Amino acid sequence: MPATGHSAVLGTAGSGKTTLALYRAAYLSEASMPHAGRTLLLTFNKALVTYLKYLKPAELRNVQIETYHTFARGYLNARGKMRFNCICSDPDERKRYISQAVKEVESRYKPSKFFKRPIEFFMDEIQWIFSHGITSSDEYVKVDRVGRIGTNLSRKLRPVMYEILEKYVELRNQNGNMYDWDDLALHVRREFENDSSTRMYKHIIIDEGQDFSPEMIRSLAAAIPEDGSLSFFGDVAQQIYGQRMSWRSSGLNIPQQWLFKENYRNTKQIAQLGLAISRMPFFNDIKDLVEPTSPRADGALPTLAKCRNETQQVELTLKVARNVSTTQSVAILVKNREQEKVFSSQLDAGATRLHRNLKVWNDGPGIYHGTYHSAKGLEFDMVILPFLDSENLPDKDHIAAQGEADALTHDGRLLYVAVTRAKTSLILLYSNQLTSLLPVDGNLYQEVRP
Ligand SMILES: Nc1ncnc2c1ncn2[C@@H]1O[C@H](COP(=O)(O)OP(=O)(O)OP(=O)(O)O)[C@@H](O)[C@H]1O
Repeated sequence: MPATGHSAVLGTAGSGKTTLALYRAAYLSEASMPHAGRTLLLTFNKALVTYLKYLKPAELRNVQIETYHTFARGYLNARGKMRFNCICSDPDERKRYISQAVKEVESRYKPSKFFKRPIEFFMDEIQWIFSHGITSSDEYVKVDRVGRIGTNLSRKLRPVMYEILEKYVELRNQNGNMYDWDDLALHVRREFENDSSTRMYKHIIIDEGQDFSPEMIRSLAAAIPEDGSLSFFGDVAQQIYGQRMSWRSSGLNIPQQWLFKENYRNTKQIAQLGLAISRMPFFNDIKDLVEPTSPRADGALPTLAKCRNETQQVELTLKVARNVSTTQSVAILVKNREQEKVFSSQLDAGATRLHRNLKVWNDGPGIYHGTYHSAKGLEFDMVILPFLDSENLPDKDHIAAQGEADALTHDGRLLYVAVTRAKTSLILLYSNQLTSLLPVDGNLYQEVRP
């Protein structure tokens, strides 16, 4: 891969993207090379940063590893544009501002069903507009609004939606919140475009790039010097943040792209289940999906356990995890915090919770627990996924806000991420009816009734 310009690596799960991103950082920052320069390796979630720092050899002094948001805050701060507490980081607070904005704009119009949509709809739409770097009502009216599946917004209503966005920004600013997590990138890009000083990093590498919004990627393209490089590593099947944004709309100039098809992580049987999920109808039409070639390592079929009830699911999960964790790494992964608490309250202090404040990575045997989101980019010998019931997945609140098709696509990818974290063993549990996110093909599982 060239040491200047933009490059992209698209790969399937477990194909070595993170590993190669780290090697690339070593290569680009190597002092004896003509292209050498300070290198920034960015990813989306904090647990992965901790893991990457654990993998990073001490000699890589010229490589900085952090999340996009840490970088964005640091840069705006260096430019005098970041005050204490000026990011609206509390989702409830953001929700309140947006609810108020909807009400205020509604009062200017005749009664309309549009204003009665769930608040999540408005929150998502504002996120989408920011993520695409749209800064005017005209631009928003003209843009091709891809991504929303079930609940389309007509062009006629877009100026009203944009008014809500402007009102939200006004309310937020009045309270001293100049940014939220979604429009931070827009401000970073603008700042870089007006910044003629020498760039801090010559090379930027993005891992888990499918979750970076187009505007984040654009801001990073503006952050490197002309003789620098921007490398994108991603797997579109694992996109779990944002709303099916395409990194391609960030306008990177990619003369050549590399495809990683070899899966080095999962056994053949686990990879087959991952592949079967990615071939389900809700994965249709994903551009840039890289299908894996089957891995060589053989293992057991994933276990599909039909329990009597949730209590049995929890007991079995804990029992297996405790037994296996004496010699292997075991992750218990669930949909949300609430479900996570069911397990964290029963696990001892030796278990590692996967979350944003995880400071140290302890490799080796033990129990890890967290949400699907928190396990992004990580891997474990065994993964246990309880609560795979149809009333839990796809998520009922998501269906209410965004429609069933959208919920299936969203949660289908989450499950794909969770399944592909397992190196050798995978245990799936449910008690009533199995979620429609999993393929029904009996050859993919060994089914048990504990
Ligand atoms: N060329 C290789 N040969 C053998 N093993 C490899 C190779 N590249 C990566 N691996 C191993 O395969 C596993 C998956 O690698 P890695 O985490 O980099 O994949 P990834 O593409 O980032 O996965 P994901 O997107 O699913 O998080 C790791 O255990 C890594 O050490």
